[in-house]
Amino acid sequence: MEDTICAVSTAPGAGGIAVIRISGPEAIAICNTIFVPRITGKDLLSQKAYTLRYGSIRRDKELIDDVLVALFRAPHSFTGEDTVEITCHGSVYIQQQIMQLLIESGCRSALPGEYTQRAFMNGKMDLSQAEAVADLIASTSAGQHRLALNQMRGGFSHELKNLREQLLHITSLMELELDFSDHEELEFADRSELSTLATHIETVISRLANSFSVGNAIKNGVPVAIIGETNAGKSTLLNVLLNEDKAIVSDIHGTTRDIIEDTVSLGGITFRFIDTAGIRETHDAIENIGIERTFQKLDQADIVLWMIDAADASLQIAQLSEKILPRSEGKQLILVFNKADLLTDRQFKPTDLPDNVQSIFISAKKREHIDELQDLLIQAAHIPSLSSNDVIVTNIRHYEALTHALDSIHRVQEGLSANLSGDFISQDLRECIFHLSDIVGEVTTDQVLGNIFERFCIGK
Ligand SMILES: Nc1nc2c(c(=O)[nH]1)N(C=O)[C@@H](CNc1ccc(C(=O)N[C@@H](CCC(=O)O)C(=O)O)cc1)CN2
Ligand SMILES: Nc1nc2c(ncn2[C@@H]2O[C@H](COP(=O)(O)OP(=O)(O)OP(=O)(O)O)[C@@H](O)[C@H]2O)c(=O)[nH]1
Ligand SMILES: [K+]
Ligand SMILES: [Mg+2]
Repeated sequence: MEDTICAVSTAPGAGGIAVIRISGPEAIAICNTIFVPRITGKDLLSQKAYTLRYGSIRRDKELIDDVLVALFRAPHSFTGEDTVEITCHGSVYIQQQIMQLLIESGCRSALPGEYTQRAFMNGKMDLSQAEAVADLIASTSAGQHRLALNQMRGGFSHELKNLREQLLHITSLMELELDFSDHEELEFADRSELSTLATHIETVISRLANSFSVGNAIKNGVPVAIIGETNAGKSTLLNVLLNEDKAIVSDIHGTTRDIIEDTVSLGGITFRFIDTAGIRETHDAIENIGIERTFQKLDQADIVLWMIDAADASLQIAQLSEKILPRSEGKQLILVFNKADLLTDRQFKPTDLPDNVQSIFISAKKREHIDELQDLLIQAAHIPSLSSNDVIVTNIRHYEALTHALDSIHRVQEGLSANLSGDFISQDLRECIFHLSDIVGEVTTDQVLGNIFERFCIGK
């Protein structure tokens, strides 16, 4: 028999009310031993599912708190088990007392993610949905929220189910043909029909795999590298964009050496701003390591903010163009002419720059034209507007499984066009199905499951 588990599901030490969740076969019986109903006779054993009961929690005769108790009966609960929720006052002392009473009466403290893991084990949701629960809790922007909610409600699962059904259909045709391989004239699986189906499946899997770059940008933030010469004002700009004194600013060249990054949401899009070490010739070994990292971050970024001291613009552009322009191909490059407050003549216009490069004059220190820079960033982020039923992959585990599935389906396509024997093709089809099944948790190892759920918070 499963253990009956208990945990405080609300944030520790915060709020006027706290919820303690108890789930498992003994949940109702155990809670019944510590709960005293307001009206005698109205104990938990007789309580209907989806109702609240008012009463108190007592240790022997001593009153601990006035509480409300909600009851769910298996299988109609989040976990699929009998579940009781005790809503008490938010005092940490009260919560500890109730937890202690529950444990003395036969519960055990829940592990991180154990409720969601049980929901998965009891078939309430598949693994991709369970993973979305953690994403939903962590979401801080409209985009993250939308994707996590879609996935939790089974958007991705539905798409994968369709794919697997189609793959199973082809596989069974293929394997039926193998069973009758003595009769060479029998070809149950029409090869051209199979290859049309395989093309369709390939299209869907590629679309899903390709959606990861958007999904990742939404979930982890669009990476924006802030680069340029020392003292251009990169760290000043980072602090302005984050609205926080995150990086040290000083008039000493080479102040920033390590990468400093954080996310902020602008116009519903999460941006990950990355402040870097200023680029200059130096003999300082540590600073040079920092500058190497600057170029790594430049390579990883989707958007590059090249900070230039406007008073020294021609020289700085001449000095760094060769290093920055080739590395920024395929990215959005924005030249940010900073310290415009010190400029008397703003007519300076850079020439000889590629067409896709935009430019803007700002004063990071005086916070001038920051709104316009933010608008440029939102445009440059190129996040396609998503409709509510678009399935977007945000999880690297899913992305990897899709990449493997794509490899398998490519082998199927090659096998079909090379007229390979059915048993080779059906093996690749089986592999493709295996990788898709991994996403929903049907063939997933305990170790992978453990890794996923241990990252959840306690009480979820
Ligand atoms: N108090 C409380 N609030 C909560 C949760 C919770 O566990 N407790 N949740 C925890 O994540 C979320 C809600 N998730 C839930 C999901 C399913 C069921 C449930 O009872 N499902 C039944 C009945 C479905 C129906 O009536 O259609 C079932 O699946 O059979 C309850 C909560 C968010 N808010
Ligand atoms: N007048 C003026 N000064 C600025 C502006 N932005 C930054 N500064 C000053 O320029 C100096 C360098 O700023 P930082 O933000 O440290 O420059 P950085 O590019 O991060 O420099 P490193 O980390 O050394 O590469 C500081 O004294 C800032 O106060 C601006 O818009 N106007
Ligand atoms: K500096
Ligand atoms: Mg700096």
